[in-house]
Amino acid sequence: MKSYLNTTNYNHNTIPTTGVLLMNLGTPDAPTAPALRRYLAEFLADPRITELPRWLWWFILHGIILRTRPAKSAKKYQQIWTDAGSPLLATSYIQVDKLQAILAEKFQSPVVVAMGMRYGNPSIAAGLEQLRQAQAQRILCLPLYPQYSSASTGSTFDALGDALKTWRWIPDIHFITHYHDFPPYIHALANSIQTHWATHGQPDKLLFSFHGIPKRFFLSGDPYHCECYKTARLVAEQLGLTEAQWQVVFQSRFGREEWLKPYTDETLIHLAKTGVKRVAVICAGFSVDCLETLEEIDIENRALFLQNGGETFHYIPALNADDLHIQALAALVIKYTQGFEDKSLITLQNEAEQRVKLAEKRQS
Ligand SMILES: C=CC1=C(C)c2cc3[nH]c(cc4nc(cc5[nH]c(cc1n2)c(C)c5CCC(=O)O)C(CCC(=O)O)=C4C)c(C)c3C=C
Ligand SMILES: [Fe+2]
Ligand SMILES: [Fe+2]
Repeated sequence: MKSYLNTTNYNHNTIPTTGVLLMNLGTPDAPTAPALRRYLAEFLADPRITELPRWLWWFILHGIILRTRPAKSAKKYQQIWTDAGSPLLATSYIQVDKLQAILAEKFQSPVVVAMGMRYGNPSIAAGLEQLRQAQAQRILCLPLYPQYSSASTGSTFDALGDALKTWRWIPDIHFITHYHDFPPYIHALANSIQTHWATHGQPDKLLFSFHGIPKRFFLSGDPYHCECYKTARLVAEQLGLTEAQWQVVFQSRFGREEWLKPYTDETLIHLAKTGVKRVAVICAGFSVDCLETLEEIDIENRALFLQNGGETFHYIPALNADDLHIQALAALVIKYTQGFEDKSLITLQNEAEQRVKLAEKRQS
């Protein structure tokens, strides 16, 4: 017999609680080969990430990739690991706390913010469970991917659906698929760049580096490429940059097939070799700093630029838990929770009262 997660203690007379579930990619539990093997096995088994026939991919993943990659990746993670653990996770918790504080001030009714990671811990199911325990009957799901991709946002939706399959009472759910052009987000990015330049000076070229996806996904209709360009263009416009002063590039490719181009590493080498001396890189698609920004961009790609003739390389940090970023996320939450209605709950409450009255009538 199938059993579901029940809500037996629900009090109809309480003011409805709004749950906000922040979601991100996830990270290994430790910077070690065994932890990386567990994490990568879950991550790379996701059909949204690799679309090869399952049997073929299973042999490649378990027969080749998981034998070599965990140890190599663990070494990279060791370079960015902090006392608070993985930067991605540690910063995500700060985002949760700060967003909770702002929303508690702005909401008239109770609001609870939780975090769930697509791969690893805490899982999306664990984040949802926290909200279920808080009796949140309306949940806003916010994947922290400003630009939609099937591989990131789409996959997060799958995990959400899988977790909710086990619930008896499905709450009101809103899911934000993207916020790549949301003005407060664009403003936070532009402000972060300006603040950085006020201290470190303006570069010859600003690179907007986004995580890549296979070109095949783009040709199949994934809107990611277009949304990355729109984010970059809006920020560049706000900064008043000319076309020659900025460029969009794509990083973090995986495997042998072609990914979105131009590639970040190749572009940096080309720029250095053609006389561009000062560059700054911002990874506007990453809500928090992680392996792909701190190691790949700020360590590996910095070295490539400097080794090939470049003179100054600046990595502009992700928005992380900056005040303007959290304010932008709060504005998003407020925008998308306006549609929640109390009606269904009020109806239930009235219904319960009606049933009591009916029972009393029958007895008399
Ligand atoms: C086929 C492989 C991959 C696709 C497609 C992909 C898309 C994608 N990823 C992010 C965000 C992040 N990816 C991160 C790490 C990471 N990504 C891949 C592969 C694909 N990503 C791998 C194998 C890894 C693990 C690290 C490694 O072994 O190299 C991270 C960092 C996580 C951390 O712990 O710091 C993020 C964030 C997006 C947004 C995206 C599609 C748009
Ligand atoms: Fe990735
Ligand atoms: Fe990488």
